Parts: sequence; C-alpha cells; structure tokens
Amino acid sequence: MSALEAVSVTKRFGGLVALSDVSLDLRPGEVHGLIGPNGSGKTTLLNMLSGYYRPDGGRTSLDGEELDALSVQRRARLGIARTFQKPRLLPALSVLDNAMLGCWRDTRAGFVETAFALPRARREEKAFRDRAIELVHGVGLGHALTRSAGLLEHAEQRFLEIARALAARPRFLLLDEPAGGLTGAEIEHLGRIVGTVRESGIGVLLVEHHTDFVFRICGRVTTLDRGRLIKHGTPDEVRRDPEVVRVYLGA
Ligand SMILES: Nc1ncnc2c1ncn2[C@@H]1O[C@H](COP(=O)(O)OP(=O)(O)OP(=O)(O)O)[C@@H](O)[C@H]1O
Repeated sequence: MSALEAVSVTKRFGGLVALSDVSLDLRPGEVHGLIGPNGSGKTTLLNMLSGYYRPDGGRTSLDGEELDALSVQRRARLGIARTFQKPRLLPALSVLDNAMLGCWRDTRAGFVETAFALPRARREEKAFRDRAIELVHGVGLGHALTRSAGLLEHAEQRFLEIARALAARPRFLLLDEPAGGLTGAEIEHLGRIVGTVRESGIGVLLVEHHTDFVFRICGRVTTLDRGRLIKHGTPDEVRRDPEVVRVYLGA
C-alpha cells in the first residue's frame, strides 16, 4: 500500500523512552493529526519519519520499503518534506529565494553549468522561479515576493515554510505545530492551505496542540501520551475517548 509508515517504533534518549512501540501510517491525500501532551513524543515521531532520528526498535517505511538507513536528504528526494516548530528560513534572503530553495531536489545542472549560466542551468532556474512564485502566491504571500524573509510576520514565516516544503514536490508533508502562535483568522487561512494540499493528493501529518483545528480538518487522529499510542481513530472517536480526555483534552 502507498503510505509513509512508522511500524512499532521505539526511541530512547539515554534512560528516557520518548517513543515506545508506536505505529502510524500516513496515506496520500489525507490529513492525519498527531496530538498529545507536551513531551509525549510527537516531534520525535515526526523526526523519525523525516530521517533526523533512527528508531531503536521497529522501523519506518515508504510504500513498504524500509527507510531507516536513508538520510534526511534521501528521504526528501523520495518525497518526504517537513516544516519545523520554529520556522527555519534564511532571513536575509527574499521570500521568493527562500521558496526556491525548496526546489533543490530537482536540480540537474552541475556547478559548471550553473556557474557559467549555461542553457540547462538557465532553464532550470526559470522553472524553479515560476514554481516558487506560484506557491508563494498560493500561500497568500504574493505581495511580499521580494521582501526579506526576516521581515515577515510570524504567521507569514510559517506560510513561507510550507511554500518552501511544497516546492520540493513532496508526496508527504509533515507539519510541526503549524498553528502555533497564529490568530484565529490565520488558522483559518492555514486550514485552507492544508485543504488545498490534501486535495492535490499529498498526505499531511499535522502535529498540533490546537485540537479544535485538528478535529476539524483531519480524517484520522493519533494520540500519544508519554511515548505511548493511547488512541487512534476518527476525530469523533478520539474526542470522545475517556483516556484522551483524561490525559489531554481534560480540564
Ligand atoms: N534530542 C533529544 N535528546 C534528549 N531528549 C529528547 C530529545 N528529543 C526529545 N527528547 C525528549 O523526548 C520526549 C518527547 O519529546 P517530543 O519533543 O517528541 O515531545 P512532543 O510531544 O513533540 O512535545 P511538545 O508538544 O512539547 O512539542 C521529551 O521528554 C523530550 O524531552
């Protein structure tokens, strides 16, 4: 089956078990929420799927093929893109140039072709620029194409990170708390972007504390607590689960 999967993964940091026997599959064209209290292992799982950490037990796979030996860059080439809890942009570069950085996976021209601006390098550059412009407009930043990324508002930086991730033409997009620090209106905008991404067939993993947002836009939700999977199901099933209410939604 076509999916990005973590199968019974365990991750330890010294004596701390950050993840214990956790499984999750992300399918094309779905938005899959990953929720749970602080420190429950959500980012660790995202880091494992994107290749920043290797599992101590279990495995990660793409379309059934094991990924564990592959670097972050190799996984990116296979179509796994991500954003970070704190946006990681190059502040001195323009919005457009930041978005174009996401296109590196499609670079074919060698450094000599690029240095001498030979035809293939010029054609590539134009195609990447066009793609990046379209994506920057798509996330609502068309007015800021030439602005330095460092001058953007917080929410705009988050949207630009999504545009850059999409510039890599991913099959799966892993978002780490994209609604963090956003206003209600900005979260609505984020929801529209995520909806459009899903409709294009990309599978989206949404690590998020804004549970209303998660339950509204996700088809399935997985809940972690202290490194263990406590509930997986539809938003309604998860929202009503007594254990999820007790450890997370409670108060
Ligand atoms: N590189 C690391 N080294 C040591 N401990 C780590 C490391 N990364 C995560 N941890 C620990 O693993 C546990 C899970 O952390 P993780 O960041 O995955 O949780 P989270 O659910 O994403 O939390 P939050 O909602 O606060 O972002 C925490 O106890 C954290 O301190």
